[in-house]
Amino acid sequence: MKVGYLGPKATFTELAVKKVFERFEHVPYQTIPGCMDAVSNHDVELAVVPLENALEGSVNITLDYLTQVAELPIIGEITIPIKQHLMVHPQNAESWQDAEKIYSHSHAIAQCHKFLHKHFKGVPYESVSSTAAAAKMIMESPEQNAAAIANELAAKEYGATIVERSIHDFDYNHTRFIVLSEQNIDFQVLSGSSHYRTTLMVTLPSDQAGALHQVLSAFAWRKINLSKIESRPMKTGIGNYFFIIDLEMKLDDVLIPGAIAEMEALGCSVKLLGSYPAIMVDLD
Ligand SMILES: O=C(O)C(=O)C[C@]1(C(=O)O)C=C[C@@H](O)C=C1
Repeated sequence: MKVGYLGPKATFTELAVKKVFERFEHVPYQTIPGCMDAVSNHDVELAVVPLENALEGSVNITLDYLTQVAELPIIGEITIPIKQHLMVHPQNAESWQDAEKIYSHSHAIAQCHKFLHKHFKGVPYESVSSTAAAAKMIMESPEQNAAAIANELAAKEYGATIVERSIHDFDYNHTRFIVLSEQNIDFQVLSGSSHYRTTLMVTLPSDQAGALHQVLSAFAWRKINLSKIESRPMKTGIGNYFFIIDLEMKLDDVLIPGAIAEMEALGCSVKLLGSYPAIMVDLD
């Protein structure tokens, strides 16, 4: 079985893939939409993409491409700890404090803002497609004294020297990845997790006073625990938003279908994005 992931080799996404899909073939894609297209085009059976970071919040491209273009079912979730390190070409190891540019994924840069402000005030940073792509880039141009923010595996894979470890601003730094597939693959068997989450996409009727309150009531009185609610623009006009709602339970026959029916009766449109086992793994 082939698993697509945000590449190149040694991204955090690959770390998550290696933990859970060790036995399968891993196929890197340069972008998150590229990973999802690979599932839709049947080039891979599964794809793993980042969804949410504890410090920086949602990965918007994942949410938007999933809800508005790819429409693939979420079949699982993997959460891993994230440790960001600063690395340079070995040739620049002595002069890393004079780095003239910092490269990384936008989420990784955001996770290290305090560090960058303290040590590299005024130094420009540039976001690239992934942390591993940044590590690879600085190794290809040693003449530019540039640094990358990436993980330990990327330093090893591309031969960079880590000059500062754990530069993320808060200790609790975890990222949630989702597993997407159109096939009937049992992620519960693969992951061994019995903790389930259900994700819904809810679009409210336009201009209806109290609509969001009524939606939340449909969950509240059924005592369905929500772990996340987030709005994203529908991209049809200012003020037009839909909601992504995570429920801390498995899709059942009564409570969630009841809540969905109630929301639909209120004029909402509701789409089930997935009801899936969620696993938290350690990397050590
Ligand atoms: O660039 C990587 O290594 C990724 O796997 C992407 C990504 C993200 O999109 O949030 C994954 C985990 C970290 O939060 C930083 C970057």
